Amino acid sequence: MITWNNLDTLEAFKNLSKAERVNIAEAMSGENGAERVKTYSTPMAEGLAYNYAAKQVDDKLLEDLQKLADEAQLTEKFEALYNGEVINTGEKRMVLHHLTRGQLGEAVNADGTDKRAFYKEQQQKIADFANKVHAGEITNAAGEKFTTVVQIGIGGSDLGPRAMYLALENWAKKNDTFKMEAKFISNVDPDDAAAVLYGIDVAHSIFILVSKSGTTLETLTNESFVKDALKNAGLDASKHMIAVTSETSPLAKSDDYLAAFFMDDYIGGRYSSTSAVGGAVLSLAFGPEVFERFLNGAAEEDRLGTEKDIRKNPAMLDALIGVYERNVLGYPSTAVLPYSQALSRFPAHLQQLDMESNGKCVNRFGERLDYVTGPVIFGEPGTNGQHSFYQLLHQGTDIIPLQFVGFKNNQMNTDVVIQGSTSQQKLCANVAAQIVAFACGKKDENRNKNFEGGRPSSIIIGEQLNPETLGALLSHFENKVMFQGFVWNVNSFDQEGVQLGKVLAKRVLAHETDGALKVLSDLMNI
Ligand SMILES: O=P(O)(O)OC[C@H]1O[C@H](O)[C@H](O)[C@@H](O)[C@@H]1O
Repeated sequence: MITWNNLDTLEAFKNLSKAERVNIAEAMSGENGAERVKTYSTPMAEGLAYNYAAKQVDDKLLEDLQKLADEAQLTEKFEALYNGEVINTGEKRMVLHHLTRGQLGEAVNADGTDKRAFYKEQQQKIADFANKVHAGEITNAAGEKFTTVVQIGIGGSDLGPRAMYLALENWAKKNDTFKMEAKFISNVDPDDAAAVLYGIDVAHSIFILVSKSGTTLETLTNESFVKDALKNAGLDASKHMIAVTSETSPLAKSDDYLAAFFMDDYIGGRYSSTSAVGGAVLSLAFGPEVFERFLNGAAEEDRLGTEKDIRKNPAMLDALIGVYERNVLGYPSTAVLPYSQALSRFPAHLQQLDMESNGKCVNRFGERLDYVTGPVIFGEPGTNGQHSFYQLLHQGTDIIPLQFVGFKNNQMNTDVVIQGSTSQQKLCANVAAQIVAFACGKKDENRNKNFEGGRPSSIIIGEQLNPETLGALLSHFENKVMFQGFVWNVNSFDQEGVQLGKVLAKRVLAHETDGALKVLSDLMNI
């Protein structure tokens, strides 16, 4: 029997608040530190590992976190979710993104079909379509092959797929699976669409219109923008466009598209990278086999999410440490710092995933919460971030927990030895150095040069960023956010907070404004 309780009513949380604080600077120094780095590590899927040695935890605190996980019924709630319970209470929907990559529990039936079979069917249809495009069986009107794919979408219909594409682009080139270049148009700023259209050969481009709802203003505007460009080039837009949407959306039955592929209301936009939303662009860009490998990595990581023991469940452990940092230690934000250029847009994707899911001040029953929930997420790839905002991370007045991601090997296998070390070694040396610098600090008489240390971090380490490890990484964060939502007792699967701005913008465009909105509209020349 599952009960949904606020965090501050749980006995385990009250105990956690009383727990003695761990001094990371001490814990990470000398032999103790060496031992912690070896033991405070939990295997993830696909050879990844979640290392939390530099977090403010010890064995006693881990026991307390386990009690919190048990009392909050985290694995039971996950089980209810993947078995098809209506977890998204705000929108009265099931939450089924895990089914796009595997079957963790019972069959889930809805809309007269088995949902795992439905997602597989869509994946297969996309695979068949992509194979035909690659083989030149589906071509432009002149019978020539498409060379470029352009995704038109915003929010979850852009950020995840774009981050995943960039993560695998160079890997695919190196491994001879690169099929088509992908571009993305998201912003309603006309310069976004114009710049993409300017840089491509439209006659050999296929456009994927991605919108779950089929009603998003930015996406529909950009669709018209692209159709105009195709028309101006003397091309038939319907021969250059496919759609990814839900079967109930206005786009689903349109003749304007060469083909349509479907997801459904049980997959939130920010959780849709493993559905047709990510599947179409990634299968066209890299081939369906690469997309399948990405799904397998996510499925393997999902299975670890069912473990009750937090030391065997990296997403749950990461989630609980995050809750401790937020609700007991009072840290306001979290930086995501991938030491991998290919993950350049991964922090932007996690921003939506985390902040749109858990940026809530009412619980799943609509009651005001008396504790803080989701942190502010930001990040940049290292080492670039080091030369930018790390000053504040090292010596600022706020303590900001850090989530590093690093790989032992690069993707391109191209490297140079400069001053006795390769660039990859320099990259890896920097992430190791940062973890210790943040944790241990450095005493200096000159206060300006003093590093207090005590700044917590964790790192996910892997051999190489490839389709499987990327899938595992994505699943880790999706499940972390889900577990935190369970602990905070919020509904992580709706996003009412984005509606008000949309309504007011419509009013501005219809010139139905007064007061401050009217003056602002005039100032912006609308
Ligand atoms: O895929 P769509 O229905 O076009 O939605 C695109 C995005 O817009 C909305 O405003 C939400 O904030 C996002 O969660 C969603 O991913």
